[in-house]
Amino acid sequence: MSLLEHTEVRTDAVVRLENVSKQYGSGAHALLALDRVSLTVRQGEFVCLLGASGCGKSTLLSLVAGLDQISGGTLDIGGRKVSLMFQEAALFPWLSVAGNVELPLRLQGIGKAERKKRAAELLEIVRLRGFGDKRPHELSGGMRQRVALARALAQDADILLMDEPFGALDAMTRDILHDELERIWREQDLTVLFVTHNVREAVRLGDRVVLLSSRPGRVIEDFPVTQGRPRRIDSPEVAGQAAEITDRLRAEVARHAN
Ligand SMILES: Nc1ncnc2c1ncn2[C@@H]1O[C@H](COP(=O)(O)OP(=O)(O)OP(=O)(O)O)[C@@H](O)[C@H]1O
Repeated sequence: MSLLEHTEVRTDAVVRLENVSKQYGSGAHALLALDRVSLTVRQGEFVCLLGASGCGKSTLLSLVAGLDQISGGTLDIGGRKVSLMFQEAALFPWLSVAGNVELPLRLQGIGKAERKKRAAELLEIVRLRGFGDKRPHELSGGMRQRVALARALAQDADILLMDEPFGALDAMTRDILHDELERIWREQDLTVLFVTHNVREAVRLGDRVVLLSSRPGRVIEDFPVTQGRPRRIDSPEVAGQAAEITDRLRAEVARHAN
C-alpha cells in the first residue's frame, strides 16, 4: 500500500482499534476477554463481527460505546456519537411507542413540538407510521425492534452498534428487517458495527465480516463480502461465502476445544 493510500484509509477511519486488550478482574480472577484486537471501520461501512460464544464480541461493542475501559492498546472513535441496539428492544412499557422514540430527543433538550415531529419522521423511516400511540406490549417482536431502531436513530449518532439485534426474531421478520436496515444504513450514511452468531446474516448485511478467535478474542480473518448488493440471504452466492466462513469458524472452535 502506498503512503497516500495509507493516509486515505486513516482519515476515513471512524472506529480504530489498535492492539486493544480487555481484561476483566485481576490476579487469580483475571479473565482476558480481548487480546490485541486491531480493527478499522471506515465511514459508511457495514462491518459484521462473528465469533464463537464468549469470544468477546459484546465486550468489543461496549468498549467502542465507551461503556467500559480498555486494558491496553488504543481505541479511537474521534469523539463521534454512538448508539446501541440489543437483542431485546428494552422499551419502557409505560411509555407509548412515540414516547420511547422521543426519549433520547428529550435527553438532548429538544422541545416538545420538535420532538413530536422528529419521532413521527423516525417512525415513518422504520415503517411504523400510525403506531405512535400504541404501547410496546401491543406490538410484535419485529415491530418492537423497529421501535428500538427508531430510538437508536433518534440519538443522531454517527456509529450504530448492534448486538444481535434480530437474534430473537423469526426468519421472515428478520429478512424484512435486513432489507429495512440496509435501506436506512444507506439513506442515513451510517457506520454500522453488527454482532451476530448467524454467518448468513453477516454475509447478507456486511461489507466485511470480521472473524474473532475463541476467547481471548483476536481478529483471525477479515472477509470482504464478494457478492454485490442487493443480496438475498437465501441466494447461492451468500450461502457459498457463508459456508466458507463457517468452515473457518468451525476450525477455530475445534482448535480451541483441543
Ligand atoms: N463485566 C464482566 N465481568 C467479567 N467478565 C465478563 C464481563 N463481561 C463479559 N465477561 C466475560 O468476557 C468474555 C467475553 O464475553 P462477551 O459477552 O463479550 O462475549 P460474546 O462473544 O459477546 O459472547 P456471546 O456470543 O455468547 O454473546 C466471557 O468469558 C464473559 O464471561
